[in-house]
Amino acid sequence: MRLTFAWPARPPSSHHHAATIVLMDETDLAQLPPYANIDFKSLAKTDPAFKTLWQKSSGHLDFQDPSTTVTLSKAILKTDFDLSLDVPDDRLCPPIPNRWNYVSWIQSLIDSTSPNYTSTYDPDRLVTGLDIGTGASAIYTMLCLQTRPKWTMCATDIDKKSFDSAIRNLTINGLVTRTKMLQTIPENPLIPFQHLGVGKLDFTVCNPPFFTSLTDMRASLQGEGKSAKPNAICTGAEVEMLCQGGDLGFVSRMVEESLLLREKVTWYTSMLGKLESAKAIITLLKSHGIENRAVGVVEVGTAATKRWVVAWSFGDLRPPQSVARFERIANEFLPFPTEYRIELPEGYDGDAVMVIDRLLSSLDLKWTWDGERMVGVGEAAQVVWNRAYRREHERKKKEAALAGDRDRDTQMHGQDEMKVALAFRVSIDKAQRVVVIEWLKGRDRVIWESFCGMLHRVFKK
Ligand SMILES: C[S@@+](CC[C@H](N)C(=O)[O-])C[C@H]1O[C@@H](n2cnc3c(N)ncnc32)[C@H](O)[C@@H]1O
Repeated sequence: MRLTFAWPARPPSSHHHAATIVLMDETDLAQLPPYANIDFKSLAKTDPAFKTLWQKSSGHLDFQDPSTTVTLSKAILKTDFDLSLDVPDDRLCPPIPNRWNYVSWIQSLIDSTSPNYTSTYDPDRLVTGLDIGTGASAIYTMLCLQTRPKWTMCATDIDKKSFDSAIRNLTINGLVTRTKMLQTIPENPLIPFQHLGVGKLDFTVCNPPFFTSLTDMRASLQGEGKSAKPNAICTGAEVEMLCQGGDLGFVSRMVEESLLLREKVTWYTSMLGKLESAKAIITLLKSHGIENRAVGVVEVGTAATKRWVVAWSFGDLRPPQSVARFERIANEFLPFPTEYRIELPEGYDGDAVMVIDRLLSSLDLKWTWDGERMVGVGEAAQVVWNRAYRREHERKKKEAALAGDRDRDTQMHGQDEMKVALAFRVSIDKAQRVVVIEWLKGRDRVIWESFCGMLHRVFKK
């Protein structure tokens, strides 16, 4: 039922054409692309309840009627994810495309920051997430678990009615055994490690209450300050929609907690209702010196409501630019680029592949090159490409050779326990005449920039 795809970075799966008629296999489900649109006509062909609604509406769905959202969400969940949904009338019924697009973004973030630098989905990787404020639908938990068989989740909520309903949804979908549920209280930490009984988390996912007061909420729902009125009715209860400080207050609390928890969570993420709130969170992160960040946007269709996602990490694995940087926001809010492209100069007739492989093999770093795919990955313990270091390295190599002492290999890459200051990927696109360098790991931006500069100079010559 997907018409087009928002991010061409991920190849469209066969699901693109077959979702509404063929049951998906595991691999398809694990890597569904985000929604760009909803194909109502196709959906009407596969879901009888939605078909009735669609026919009655003569192609103009009435989103002010709560039953429309419920029927649509149930139909999409069933058709695309083989999931059932049952939420009480007085609790939020989540729009699925928007929720899926956030989960899909998290998948890209997790997949692209794997400790073995694979940058693709690894079906064997064990991943644990925390869904903060899971709501009556447990929607994020369900989408994560249903699409990634090796993932497990923790899910919290303070509202008893939502909490019970979340358990019901997980149970009817056979996902409850892969979830640790915790009914919490507002005074507890948002990331309540003590009560969860887990040692580490790979990510958090959160759609916080957006508003500070009923007045604030009503104004926003009536479209104040927006060019168009929101086209869907909101069925949320006050506990779901309101909290002190709204989304900004909620996520600021997450930031404060993360300053103490640090690497106990690899990626802290949350949705934010307004760009202004996202910017305020980024400013807060910057003020604490947290510069391993990512910003995403969640939008479905051009006219629909936009939401922002901010992620941050105290770890040193760097997400690719396609995930980390949503270029349509001002430069000051974007994380530092993790990709550097070297256009081969006009008239360059050298063999870039050979030049790079030879150069990087000569340096004191770990370097593996896949000649067929023209991609290599390297790890360095420090700046090993400046003249002084190279000279010293050459001298030690000669000395070792003279002494004939093979065991006393002075090269860093002979040591297994090397502390990695920089990991990078270099790929060559011969057709486009470009060398692409990606920053995969490391805290020190100066080392990264120095490495890019060194390779750039090689080709400028
Ligand atoms: C906007 S709703 C989101 C529900 C669901 N995740 C979704 O996206 O549809 C926010 C949820 O956060 C819960 N909540 C509010 N404060 C919380 C807290 N301190 N800890 C955990 N959950 C909380 C609310 O009860 C509500 O279910």
